[in-house]
Amino acid sequence: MASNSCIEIRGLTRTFTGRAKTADGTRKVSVALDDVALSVGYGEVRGLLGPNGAGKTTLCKIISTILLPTSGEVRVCGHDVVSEARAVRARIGIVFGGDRGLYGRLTVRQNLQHWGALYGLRGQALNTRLDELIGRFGMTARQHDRVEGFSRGMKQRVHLARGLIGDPPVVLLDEPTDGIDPVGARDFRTLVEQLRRAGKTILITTHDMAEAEQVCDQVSFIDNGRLIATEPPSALGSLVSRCERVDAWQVPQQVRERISRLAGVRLVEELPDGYLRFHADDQATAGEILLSLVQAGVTRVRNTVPDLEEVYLHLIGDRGMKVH
Ligand SMILES: Nc1ncnc2c1ncn2[C@@H]1O[C@H](COP(=O)(O)OP(=O)(O)OP(=O)(O)O)[C@@H](O)[C@H]1O
Repeated sequence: MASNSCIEIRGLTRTFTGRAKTADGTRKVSVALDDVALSVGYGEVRGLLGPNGAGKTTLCKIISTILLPTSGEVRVCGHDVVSEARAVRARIGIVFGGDRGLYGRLTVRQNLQHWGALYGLRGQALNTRLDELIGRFGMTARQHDRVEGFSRGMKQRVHLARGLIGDPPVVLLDEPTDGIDPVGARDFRTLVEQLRRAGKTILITTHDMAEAEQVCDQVSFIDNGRLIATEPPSALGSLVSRCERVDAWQVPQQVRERISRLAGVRLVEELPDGYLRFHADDQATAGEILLSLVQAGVTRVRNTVPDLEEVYLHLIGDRGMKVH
């Protein structure tokens, strides 16, 4: 498979066979990934967005050689994840969220020493790298504390340091800000920018739409193991063909009722900022709404494009969505 992409995936399927037998004596097979094709360019920050159980973690595990594909082909920097797993591992740093992958009874420094050694770092080179990462993630004062007593945000810093220890060209971030506070989330976005400037290729899995919108060059949507769309965040609005909106300020009640009765008006919503939002089925209806508002003397009107959250809802439905 010749490719100029950093991560190249073709026809990837992964199934899991359950232990329990069904009534006819066969074992239940669940499809976690179903014929997935995905290309991520060198230096790109790609978001992988999907609800719980969509297949995001399974995909990350296959890319990072933790899990074997059932069928299909996955290459990282040109290397096959099955036949050239060592070469792939040397080029990838993986950051999981939560408690996965950390040794609670070891200190921050010991955890990182362990992972650094796995990347082939030894002696002074390892110590220098540890000092650098521990300082960078603000853990100097706590480097000799056991990880098990850490808050979620602190654990996340250890995860990030761990993922970057080998200075890999490819970084996989699986739910990196899950459960961390807004300051931690902001620091995370700064970190992604630094990594981007350093030329890293980054794949971020998340069900947090705001995060994906802010840091990614492109966002791929996955649901039920299938990749359903890939777009830059700015173009996602065009995916939603039936999503015209008109926002208006201080709309008299009778005007609101008249517009609500128009055939193409689907929904009228009160926004937190005091505007009233009219959802129309098409441009012609949006035009009619605008005309009615102007004729009624309502002048504070805005025509907005849907954000990532609405696109996500439109594509996937409201399963597993995290709303801010
Ligand atoms: N080891 C396993 N054995 C059986 N089924 C599994 C296993 N790992 C994952 N699955 C199934 O594969 C599907 C995809 O799971 P996966 O963890 O990849 O989703 P996800 O998008 O990462 O979800 P989440 O956002 O909840 O982490 C789910 O239906 C899950 O139950």
